[in-house]
Amino acid sequence: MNWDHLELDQRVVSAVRRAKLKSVREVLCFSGPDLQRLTGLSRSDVQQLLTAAATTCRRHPPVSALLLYHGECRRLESGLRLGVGCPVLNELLRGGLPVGGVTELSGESGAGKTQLALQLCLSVQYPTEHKGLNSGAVYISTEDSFPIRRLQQLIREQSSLRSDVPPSLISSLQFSDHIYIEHAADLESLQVCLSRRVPLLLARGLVRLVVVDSVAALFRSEFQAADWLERNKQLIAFSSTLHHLSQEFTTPVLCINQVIYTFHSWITHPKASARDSVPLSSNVSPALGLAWANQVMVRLMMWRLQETVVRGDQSSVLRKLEVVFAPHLARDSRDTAVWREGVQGVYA
Ligand SMILES: Nc1ncnc2c1ncn2[C@@H]1O[C@H](COP(=O)(O)OP(=O)(O)OP(=O)(O)O)[C@@H](O)[C@H]1O
Repeated sequence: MNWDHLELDQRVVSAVRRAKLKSVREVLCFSGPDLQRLTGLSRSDVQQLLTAAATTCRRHPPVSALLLYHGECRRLESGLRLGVGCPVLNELLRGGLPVGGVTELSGESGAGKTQLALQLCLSVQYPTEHKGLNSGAVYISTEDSFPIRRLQQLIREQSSLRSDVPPSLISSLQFSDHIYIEHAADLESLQVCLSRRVPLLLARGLVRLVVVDSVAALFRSEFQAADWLERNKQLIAFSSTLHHLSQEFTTPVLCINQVIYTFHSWITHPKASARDSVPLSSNVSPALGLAWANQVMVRLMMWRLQETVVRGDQSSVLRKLEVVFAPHLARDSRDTAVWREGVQGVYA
């Protein structure tokens, strides 16, 4: 679909071309004021542009939207899921992560996102009757070193976590041989990894789960605030690569994201310095904004709560795993805890 499909003044079309906006769909990724800045058009011209773009997209749904509403929905209904390794959390997710689409898991530091991602790298290796996908996982680490010791501990503890699986099956699985660890310290190496090595692993059937831990790290570190346009373009290119991989290989993709805090109001004693101010209330939301959120099919969040739960000789900070949005799930949550053997829902 190009600009000729839009009923617009030639002047507006020329301004859009000068701004190097490549597709009608891309227009809808920007707010009105952003488009005004980009194109130099007036508010009413931009309004006209946005209305025309939205009308055209409704008449000619893009391939990804068609896939979402037909391909992905069919897959969602077909029920093929990757279980997370816990019945309580599987029930929350109606079986687990969908196999066609990008799932985002966001939350504050220490919430347990990496723990759940590691658990999925093991759970994918079980046969489908045990809610796995009978294959391995590729774990792309963009920030910290890969938590290999914790992974080994989770492997040792599998028989405690997966009491639903015969112990003989658990001991026959060579979990660590089927986890491919990739490090991508910058966007260029991430792109190389996603366009060359990951498709190869998927095509050979060696993996059926892609984890990116984390998306926010690279996009935050490589772009200054003024580079928002370039950042959004790269974000959309990155998420479309993930979508294609997920669709082509019927593979769940899990992206870990951080959160940002917005403080609404501050209390400051008249004689205190600015550093002594304390936030009165704060809002937590996933990093990377709308440009990224629009590309995600399922958004999950993990929260750290104030309480502690005890089980046998172990204690854990109580957490909550929440479904923020998903086409097939209601907004809901379950209390969870991180134990030696992994992440599990906590029965009320
Ligand atoms: N062996 C273990 N036994 C029990 N709990 C553990 C174990 N290892 C880690 N944890 C729990 O998991 C928490 C760390 O979780 P995780 O690394 O998944 O955080 P995260 O959400 O990925 O944070 P970040 O964004 O900083 O990477 C620890 O604070 C601890 O509570």
